[in-house]
Amino acid sequence: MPADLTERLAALFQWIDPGPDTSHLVSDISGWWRDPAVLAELGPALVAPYRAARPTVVLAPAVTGLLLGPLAATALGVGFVAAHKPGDGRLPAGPLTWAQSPPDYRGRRVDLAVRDRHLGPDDRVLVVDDWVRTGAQLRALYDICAARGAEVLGTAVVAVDCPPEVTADLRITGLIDAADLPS
Ligand SMILES: O=P(O)(O)OC[C@H]1O[C@H](OP(=O)(O)OP(=O)(O)O)[C@H](O)[C@@H]1O
Repeated sequence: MPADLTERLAALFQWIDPGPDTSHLVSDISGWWRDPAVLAELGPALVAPYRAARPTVVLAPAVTGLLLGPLAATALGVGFVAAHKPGDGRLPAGPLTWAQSPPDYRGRRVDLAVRDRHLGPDDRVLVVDDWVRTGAQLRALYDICAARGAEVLGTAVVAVDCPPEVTADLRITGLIDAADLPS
């Protein structure tokens, strides 16, 4: 992890109290996008561990992945594929491959879908996301890649917040350990 970038990610992160109707704080990562130097460095930093493996495509889930994925893809000079969630009202038309996640960090089984024409057996896939807690949504993406015959090289996230066995199992790399974010 680049030490300077890691320090700035921590400095720009906040926990927000959403108000009296909610009992828990929510993470606010919007400072990462607002800082021009961090925004410019995120893509190259995310993909650095995977360059040698020559990914052919970056795959990332809605919603935050739709921001980070293209940053990573641009850094690699490859294309980007979105994984859609029907719950967001943006279900694409055309042939799709679906997978449902195990319960994620909110206990949700999330349905994810990828356009068939954008992922195939010749692809070496780098998955990108902002945060990993249980790895549930990543597992659904890996299932979609397997169904399409595509090879998953691993996942690059900004914040790693999952057990080490999940990190190892899903081949996850990160830019900051969530334990190093301000509490
Ligand atoms: O490790 P997991 O338990 O699977 O949780 C991590 C996922 O949850 C969050 O997405 P969310 O569905 O909240 O969507 P968002 O990008 O709109 O925040 C986050 O962006 C990851 O995609």
